[in-house]
Amino acid sequence: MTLPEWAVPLPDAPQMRATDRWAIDDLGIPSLDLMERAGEGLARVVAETVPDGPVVVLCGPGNNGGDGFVAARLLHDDGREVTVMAVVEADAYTGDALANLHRLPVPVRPFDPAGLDGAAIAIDALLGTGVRGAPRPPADAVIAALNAADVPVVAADVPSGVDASTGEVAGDAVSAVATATFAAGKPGLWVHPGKGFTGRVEVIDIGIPPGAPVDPAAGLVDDTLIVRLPRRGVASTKFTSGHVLVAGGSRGMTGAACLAAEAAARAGAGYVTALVPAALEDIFEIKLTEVMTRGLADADGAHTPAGVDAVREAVGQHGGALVLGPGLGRSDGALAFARDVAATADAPLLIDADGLNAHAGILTSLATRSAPTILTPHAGELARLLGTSSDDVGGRRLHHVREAARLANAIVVLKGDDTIVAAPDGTAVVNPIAAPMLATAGTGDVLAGTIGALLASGIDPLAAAAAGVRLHALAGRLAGAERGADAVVASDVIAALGRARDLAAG
Ligand SMILES: NC(=O)C1=CN([C@@H]2O[C@H](COP(=O)(O)OP(=O)(O)OC[C@H]3O[C@@H](n4cnc5c(N)ncnc54)[C@H](O)[C@@H]3O)[C@@H](O)[C@H]2O)[C@@H](O)CC1
Ligand SMILES: [K+]
Repeated sequence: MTLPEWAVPLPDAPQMRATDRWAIDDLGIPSLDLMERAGEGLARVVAETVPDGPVVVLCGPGNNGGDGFVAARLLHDDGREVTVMAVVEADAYTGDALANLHRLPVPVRPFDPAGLDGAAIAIDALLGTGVRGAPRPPADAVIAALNAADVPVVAADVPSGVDASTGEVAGDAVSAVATATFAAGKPGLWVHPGKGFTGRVEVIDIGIPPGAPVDPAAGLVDDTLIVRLPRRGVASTKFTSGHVLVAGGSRGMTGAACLAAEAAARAGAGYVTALVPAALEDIFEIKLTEVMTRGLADADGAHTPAGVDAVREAVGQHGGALVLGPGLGRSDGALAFARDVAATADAPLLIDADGLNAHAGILTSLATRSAPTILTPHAGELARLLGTSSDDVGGRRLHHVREAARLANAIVVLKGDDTIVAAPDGTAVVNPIAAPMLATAGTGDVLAGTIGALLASGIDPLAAAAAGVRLHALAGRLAGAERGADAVVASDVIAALGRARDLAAG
C-alpha cells in the first residue's frame, strides 16, 4: 500500500511514534528538543487564539502533558498568568515530561474544576497519540469538566478523547477551538466524529525532517492533484476528452440524470450520452442541449432489465465511463437493471444513489467486475450496502469506507464534509474542505457526473474520485460566493466547476 504522491501523508498514532523514535534514535535529535518545539508551537497557537488573559493548562500523565508543561513555561515567560493542573501526582511523571515539570516556573496543582473559573483560555494536554481506548478516570471527568466550562480550549496534538488514527470517539472528547498538531496531521483530525472536535488545525513543525521509515495509508487531498489533471490541448478532440454515459432517470426524477450529465460535460468530458427510459426521452431531449440521449426499453417511465443490452451496446460503441444511478428510482425493474448493468458492463463504472441501493447487502457481487468501479454513498447508503446502521457508519467512517472498498474491490467515496475516498488496499484520502452550501438536492448527482468525467479522461480511479470530490467542494464554495451560501442550487455548482478547476490549477 503506497499513498499516491499527490496526497499529503497523515501518519496514524503508531506511525507517528515510529517517526519520533526514528528522529530520536537514528537522526540523534534530542527528544527534549522535539518536545520544546511542540510546546512552542502550542503556546503560539494559544497566543494567536486568545492573546491576553489567564491560561489554564491541563496536563495528562504522558508526553502530551509534557508538551503542556513546555507551553505553560513559555506563556508564563511571555507574561501570561498561568495555572497548571495535572491529572496525576507529580511523582508519576517520567522522562521528558518530568524534565519539563521540573522547569516549570509555577506549581503544579491537582485538577479542580474551580481552577477553570476566570480562565481566558485552556490547554488540553491530557491525552495524545499514546492513548488506548476511551478516556479512563480521572481523565474522563476532566474532559467533561473542560467541556462544561465556558472557556475556549486549544488541544495539544489531538483533542483528548479523539482517536488520532481513526477519528473515532469512544467516550467524551474535548471540544477545541484549535488544535496544534505536531510534525504532521493525523487521520483522526480530518475524519468525523473527531473532525468535529478539533476547531482550526495547525500543523507544527517540530524539526523532524522528511524520510521517516513509515508508510501512511491515509492522506489529505489538496490542489496538487487538480494541477495534475489532464487538460484539453491543441490536438484534443471530443473523443480524446473522454465520453461519459449516464444511465438513470425515472418519472419524477429526470433532473438527477440531467444534473449528472451536465456536470460531466462541465467537468471536461468531450461528449456525454444520457441513457434514459424511452417514455421520458422527449423530456430529456428538451432539457439537455449538449448531451445526447438514447431511449431504453422501460416500464412505466423507469429502467428495466430489458434495457441492459442497449447499455452494453452503447459502451461497446463509444467506450468511456458509465455513471449509473442518478434518478434511477427504486422500482424492482430499475434495481434489477442496475444490478445487471454493474455485473455485465465492461467499462469503468461509477454507481450512485439507487444504483447503490440495488446492491444493498450484496457488495461483494461487484468485486469480480473486470473494469474499475467507484461507489459514491453517503453514510445511510453505505450502511445499507454493509448491512449496518447509519450511526455505526457515522461513528467509524474510516473503518467502514475501507471495509466497503475491500469487499467491493472498488474505490468508495463516503460523502460528508470530511469526504473520504478509500481503495481496496486500505489507502484512504480525505478532502479537508467543507462546503456546507452543497447541502442541497442534486449536488450528489453533480458529484457523480464530475467524477464520471475524470474517470473517462483515463486517470486512475482513486485520483479521479479524489479530484472530483475536491473540484465539487471548490465549485460549491465558488457558487456560494456568487449566489449566497444558502441559495446555492445544484446547477450553480455545475456552472462553477470550470472556474474552480482553473483557480485550483493555478
Ligand atoms: N518524542 C516524542 O515522542 C514526542 C511526543 N510528543 C507528544 O507526546 C504525545 C504522545 O505521548 P505518550 O506516548 O506519552 O502518550 P500520551 O501523552 O498521549 O498518553 C499516554 C498516557 O496516557 C495514559 N493512557 C493511555 N490510554 C488512556 C486512556 N484511555 N485513558 C486515560 N489515560 C490513558 C497512559 O497510561 C500514559 O500514561 C504526543 O501526542 C505528543 O503530544 C511531542 O512532545 C513531540 C515529541
Ligand atoms: K490533547
